[in-house]
Amino acid sequence: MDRAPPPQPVTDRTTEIGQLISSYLGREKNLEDHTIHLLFSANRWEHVPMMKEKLQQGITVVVDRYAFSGVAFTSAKGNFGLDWCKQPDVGLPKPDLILFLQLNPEAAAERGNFGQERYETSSFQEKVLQCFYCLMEDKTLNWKTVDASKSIEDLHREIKSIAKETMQEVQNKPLGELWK
Ligand SMILES: Nc1ncnc2c1ncn2[C@@H]1O[C@H](COP(=O)(O)OP(=O)(O)OP(=O)(O)O)[C@@H](O)[C@H]1O
Ligand SMILES: Cc1cn([C@H]2C[C@H](O)[C@@H](COP(=O)(O)O)O2)c(=O)[nH]c1=O
Ligand SMILES: [Mg+2]
Repeated sequence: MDRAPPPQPVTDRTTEIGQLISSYLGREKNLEDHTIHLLFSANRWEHVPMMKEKLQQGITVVVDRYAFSGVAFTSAKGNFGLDWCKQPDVGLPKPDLILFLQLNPEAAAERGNFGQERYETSSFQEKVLQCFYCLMEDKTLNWKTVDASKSIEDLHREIKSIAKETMQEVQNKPLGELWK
């Protein structure tokens, strides 16, 4: 049977740090820009022991967003350099594959729930997109872009195929550290 392991989310809004992040995104709380950046990173680090344990057990860890969103969203604010943004996440488990689901900000805005949270404006999303393009210039990372305007079923098929191929390629490769 073809049984995929459950995805392991990383912006976990259930921890104490995650709850602070969630109230910031929901505009119930204002936090200074450096502070929220560091909280997002802390929310990743608090999951590293669990991620490493799973990886050591041979389980594939699928993360919805990661340090790249951290860098792209903070640097899109305009007053932060990419290098400063990366520093708190240096040393996190390095992904074998980074799938970028590309959808233009106008099409994204038409999808469910868009506009309710902080950052969900088309103008800010456009700036975030440009920051993602800068991050994709780093050829030490395995970025792959998929067209997210396809149907959910077609996207699922494509992502599954790329993921399977990557899992084959990296099965004997040691775990790396991000941006080191
Ligand atoms: N390929 C697709 N085609 C059509 N609708 C989609 C597709 N993928 C997701 N959706 C719908 O778009 C909405 C938002 O999707 P999703 O929950 O994945 O985004 P999100 O995680 O909220 O976005 P973001 O991470 O950018 O904040 C949901 O209603 C979902 O069902
Ligand atoms: C990981 C991460 C995320 N963000 C932003 C990106 C989104 O606007 C939200 C998370 O929303 P999701 O629908 O739950 O994915 O937060 C960020 O600014 N910094 C980060 O590190
Ligand atoms: Mg999402």
